[in-house]
Amino acid sequence: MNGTATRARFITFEGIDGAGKSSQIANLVELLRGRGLDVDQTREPGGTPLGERLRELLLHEPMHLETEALLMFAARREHLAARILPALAAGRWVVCDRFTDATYAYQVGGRGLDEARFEALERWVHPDFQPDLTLVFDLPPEIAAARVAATGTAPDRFEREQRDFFGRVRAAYLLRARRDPARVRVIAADRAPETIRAELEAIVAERFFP
Ligand SMILES: Nc1ncnc2c1ncn2[C@@H]1O[C@H](COP(=O)(O)OP(=O)(O)O)[C@@H](O)[C@H]1O
Ligand SMILES: Cc1cn([C@H]2C[C@H](O)[C@@H](COP(=O)(O)OP(=O)(O)O)O2)c(=O)[nH]c1=O
Repeated sequence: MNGTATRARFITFEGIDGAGKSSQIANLVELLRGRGLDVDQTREPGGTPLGERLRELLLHEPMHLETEALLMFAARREHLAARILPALAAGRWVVCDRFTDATYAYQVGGRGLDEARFEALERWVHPDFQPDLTLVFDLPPEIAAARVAATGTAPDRFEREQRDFFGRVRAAYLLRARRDPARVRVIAADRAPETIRAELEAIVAERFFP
């Protein structure tokens, strides 16, 4: 089937910091564009001018955990309205580095935000909308931490968290995947980049270009 005949899809990447999402996102975008598809690559928090300003605050400014959750969803509301939904409506595929599963994993799992509050925000901001496919990059926190440390860049507010925090974030991602297996695929991220790339391509081909 010709890929351009398929409706535009929303694909998200998730995982703890250092899971290796960035280069695999680039691979997927290249793969989709190679099929002649129009692709918008974006990220959360961020993706819009306002969202990028909120990102700066979220990554560097200490705040209450509910403030953090509200700002994540505020940035997401703007991102959906200004970028994600218009792109999909215009037939552009959207590949996004993190979305609502990250709020579940980091704010609920990592920080202990009340799950009912999370659900209320999710229902408010996108009641009938979820990614078509979510790829969770799964690996032990100690391996991810070593990768982040090796980059030599200054850690942000999240990257400075301890291993037990990332253990909880990882467990929350896996729980979310178990609850919605049709949407969320877990990829073992402690393998060679080429192996991961091949699996990613197989998942996307099977799902969208059978
Ligand atoms: N499969 C892999 N094996 C080993 N190192 C990796 C792998 N994938 C990425 N890395 C390295 O780990 C670091 C973090 O990767 P990155 O893609 O930035 O993670 P993320 O975007 O998930 O935080 C980078 O230095 C990257 O080169
Ligand atoms: C979208 C989102 C991100 N985050 C956190 C996870 C990351 O630590 C951070 C930024 O994500 P990310 O862009 O993956 O960071 P980097 O480019 O440094 O790899 O924001 C949340 O805590 N909740 C959310 O809802």
